Parts: sequence; C-alpha cells; structure tokens
Amino acid sequence: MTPRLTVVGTGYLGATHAACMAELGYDVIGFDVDEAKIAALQAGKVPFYEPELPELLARHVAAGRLSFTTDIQEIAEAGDIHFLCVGTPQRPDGYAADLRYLFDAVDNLAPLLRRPCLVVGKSTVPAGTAARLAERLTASAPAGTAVELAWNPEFLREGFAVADTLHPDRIVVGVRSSRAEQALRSVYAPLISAGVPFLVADFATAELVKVAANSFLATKISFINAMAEICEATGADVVRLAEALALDPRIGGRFLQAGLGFGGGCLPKDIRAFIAWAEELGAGDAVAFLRDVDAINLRRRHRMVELAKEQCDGAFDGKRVGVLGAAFKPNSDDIRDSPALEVADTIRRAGAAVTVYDPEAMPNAAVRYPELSYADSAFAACEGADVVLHLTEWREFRDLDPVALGAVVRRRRIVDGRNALDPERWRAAGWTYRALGRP
Ligand SMILES: NC(=O)C1=CN([C@@H]2O[C@H](COP(=O)(O)OP(=O)(O)OC[C@H]3O[C@@H](n4cnc5c(N)ncnc54)[C@H](O)[C@@H]3O)[C@@H](O)[C@H]2O)C=CC1
Ligand SMILES: O=C(O)[C@H]1O[C@H](OP(=O)(O)OP(=O)(O)OC[C@H]2O[C@@H](n3ccc(=O)[nH]c3=O)[C@H](O)[C@@H]2O)[C@H](O)[C@@H](O)[C@@H]1O
Repeated sequence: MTPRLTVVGTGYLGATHAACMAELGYDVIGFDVDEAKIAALQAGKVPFYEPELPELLARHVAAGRLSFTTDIQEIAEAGDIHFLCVGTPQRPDGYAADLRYLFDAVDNLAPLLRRPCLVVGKSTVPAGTAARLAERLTASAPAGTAVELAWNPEFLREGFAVADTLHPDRIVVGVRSSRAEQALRSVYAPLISAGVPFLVADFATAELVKVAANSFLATKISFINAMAEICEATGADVVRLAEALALDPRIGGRFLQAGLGFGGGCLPKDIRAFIAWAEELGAGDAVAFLRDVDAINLRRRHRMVELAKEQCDGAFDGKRVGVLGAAFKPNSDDIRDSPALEVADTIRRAGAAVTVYDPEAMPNAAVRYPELSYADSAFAACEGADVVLHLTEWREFRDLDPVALGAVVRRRRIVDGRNALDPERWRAAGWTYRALGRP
C-alpha cells in the first residue's frame, strides 16, 4: 500500500519536501504552527521565493494530492511516515543549535500516534539528537514501539530546492531497524531506481554527514577567501588563482568563488552548532579550525566596508551608497545572516545614505532592516551614488550596462563584493572597479 506522508514544519525545507513528495506520487499533508503560512500554502501559494516551487505546489494542491493543516490530530491520524522539517536556528545565547522546535514537534505529535508509523527527522541537528528524540517518541506514543524514528538529513540548496530534491546527489538515512530502512527505501524508490545512491548508517553518522558536509563547504569558501586576503597583501588576483586551482580535479572549482563569504540560514549556524556540540563532548580541538573558518568569513564583511570607505574618500558622512543585492545569495529571498545587508547597515550606521535594491528580497529586508532605504530598480538605488556596491550576484546585476548606470551615479565607482562582474567592461565605461582579492 502506498504510504501517506506528512511534513511537520512547512518552511523552506518542509514546503519543498511536501511538494516534491507529492510529485513522486504520494498523498501529503503539511502541518505547521504558523497559521498564516498554512493559509497561504493551502491556497496554493508559496510564501517565499523559490524557483519552480510555486507551480509544483499549486498543481498538487489543486489536484488534491497535497494539503496543509494546523490540526496536528489530522496528521497524526493520517500519516504512515511523518517528516520533521522544523527549524534548528542558532540559540540566542551562544553557538549551540536551538532544538526546542524539534522537541516541541515530537512532544506534541507523539501522544497522538495510535498506530504504527515512522517519524523521520530531516532538520539539521547535532549527533545524538535523534537518539534523544527516539526515546521520547516511544515513551509517549500510545502505539509504543510500533512508532519508530529515523534520520534522513537534507542537502538541498535554496534557489535549486526542487531540482536538488528530485535529483539529489545521495540519500542518507540513519536507522535502527530493517523495517525503517525498508520503509525509506520504498518511499525513495523512484529516485533510487533513477540511480541516486542510498546510504544506510546509524543515527549519529547520518546526523554527522549533514554537519560535516556543510562544514566542508564553509571551509572551502573560507579557504579561497583566506587566499583573497593574501592576494590583497601581495597584489595577486584571487579569481585567476581560483581558476588555476580548479583545474586540479582533486580540488575542483565549485564553492571556490571568493567574495563577501557565506551567509544564510544554514552554513553559519551549522558550523557554530558543530563547534558548540564538539566542545560539549570534549572534542572541541577536532573542529577548532571552524572558528577560523567563521572568523575569515566575517572578516570579508569588514574588508568590504573598508573598500567602500576608501571609495568614499575615507568618510561615509554625507555620502550616498547604492547597494545591489540584499539576499544572502542570488535566486533566493532569504535574508537570514545576509552578508549584503550586514554590510549595507554597517555603512548606514557609519553615516552614509544607503539605498538597496534586490529583485526578490526587499520585503524581507525592509522588515529586518527598516532603517535602510529601498528602491525599486538597480538604477533608482544608484541614483546620485558616490559608490555602488555589488553584494549579491543576481543575473540582473551581471547584465547591467555600465555606460547607462554611469549616467545616473554621481561618481563612477563600484566595489564588486562577489567577483561576478567583468572588470574590463566596467573600467572601459569609465568606472573605478574594485573587488575583494583582486588588484
Ligand atoms: N533552508 C534550507 O535550504 C535547508 C534547511 N535545512 C534544515 O532544515 C531545517 C528547517 O530549515 P528551514 O526550512 O530553512 O526553516 P524555516 O524557518 O523556513 O521553517 C521552519 C518551520 O518550522 C515551523 N515550526 C516551528 N515549530 C514547529 C512545531 N512545533 N510544529 C510544526 N511546525 C513548527 C515554523 O513555523 C517554520 O515554518 C533546519 O534544521 C535547517 O538547518 C536543511 C537543508 C536545507
Ligand atoms: O544545510 C543547508 O541548508 C544547505 O546549506 C547550503 O545551501 P544554501 O545555504 O542554500 O546556499 P549555498 O549555495 O551553499 O550558499 C551559501 C552561501 O555561501 C556563499 N558562497 C557559495 C559558494 C561560493 O563559492 N562562495 C560563496 O561565497 C553564497 O553566496 C551563500 O551566501 C548547502 O549548499 C546545502 O547543501 C545545504 O543543504
């Protein structure tokens, strides 16, 4: 019999997972404590920007295959497999992951589970969390040991969430029984038969794969940004350096884009949670290097502010700064720990009049940073600017015509925080072009 699926927590990950599971042919119910989010999703609307997801979700909601509810009883009764996709943000009082949403979700769901089912964690957690949740689950579910836990970390990237879910590099599951393994093999059968590797591990290894993967990615970015610092000290060019490194297949070119560094709701908080958890275990030395990875990453934001200040002749007071980009990366409206907005706001606090434009992230940015000014186009943001800062590499910005933009600014000065513009093109149009890690 085809299992009925539920998804607990319908944010970026949960809404994507729900729609993609419907695409694989399952009946899916999404549950969230946020009523506004559920109302939007039930109306077939995705409350955040993610290419491809709106069409997919609307199609399956209209077909009755995918629905959303705020009634936890409904999902408890309906689900054969419950996917936990709630947030695990950084705790306000330190580096550790805040696991309260996950524990709340399990504590609320477990007492309602009266028949055999599998509860599958997808959120990113410190190793050991699944074991703790499994204990709570079987202790308070009326169906007892007929309710089992598994861990199935998620590796999707925002901006490519649908493609990454339907064509993942691998599926990793942490299980304690062949019954759980078989259930997950069967759910993901359409992907496995298309050749996606399916790796089975214990709970702790499955949890750790996710955190290790994000730590590696963050380290790769900070490595190239450390090289950018060296390039700045020697007059070398980090973009050319990265190109040459990338030709060694053992290194590879992906995640070697030097610039303003990583932000978002995942890499920064995941490496910090890893540090906190390893220290708690007495294994802090093993991941102490991640403190440097974090520090290198944050130094890029300071360097960007310095370069902007240089281009404002040493003082922000009374200067106009046009900022291109607010999202933590292109193809997303996510502004969680956005390097672009942190830089923009630092410069505003230092006395400049800062106007920001982003194709998708301005509504979110305006809520979090109400004191910044926002414009409805790149040209409007740069009008009268003493310097233009390119901070999120949307396609739209790469395609800008430097001659036309040059006509609206006060001075043709640009700092490319993402090494994504063509310096020759901008210089040929009379701009002073500066970038991170390049002469
Ligand atoms: N955003 C991404 O691209 C990816 C996220 N992850 C991980 O997935 C998890 C979720 O991340 P996002 O979706 O980005 O977070 P999010 O903040 O967008 O969504 C979390 C959702 O959980 C809901 N929630 C909180 N407590 C709840 C409860 N007790 N019951 C039901 N719903 C509840 C919230 O209302 C919210 O809608 C995190 O652990 C994250 O690290 C993993 C891979 C990719
Ligand atoms: O755990 C998660 O939530 C996800 O975190 C990242 O995905 P995401 O945060 O969506 O975005 P990335 O494409 O990884 O970019 C992260 C940040 O690194 C920056 N970056 C990326 C690549 C690069 O070469 N240089 C660089 O500065 C981006 O601008 C962005 O700010 C991982 O890539 C996903 O595999 C993972 O599932």
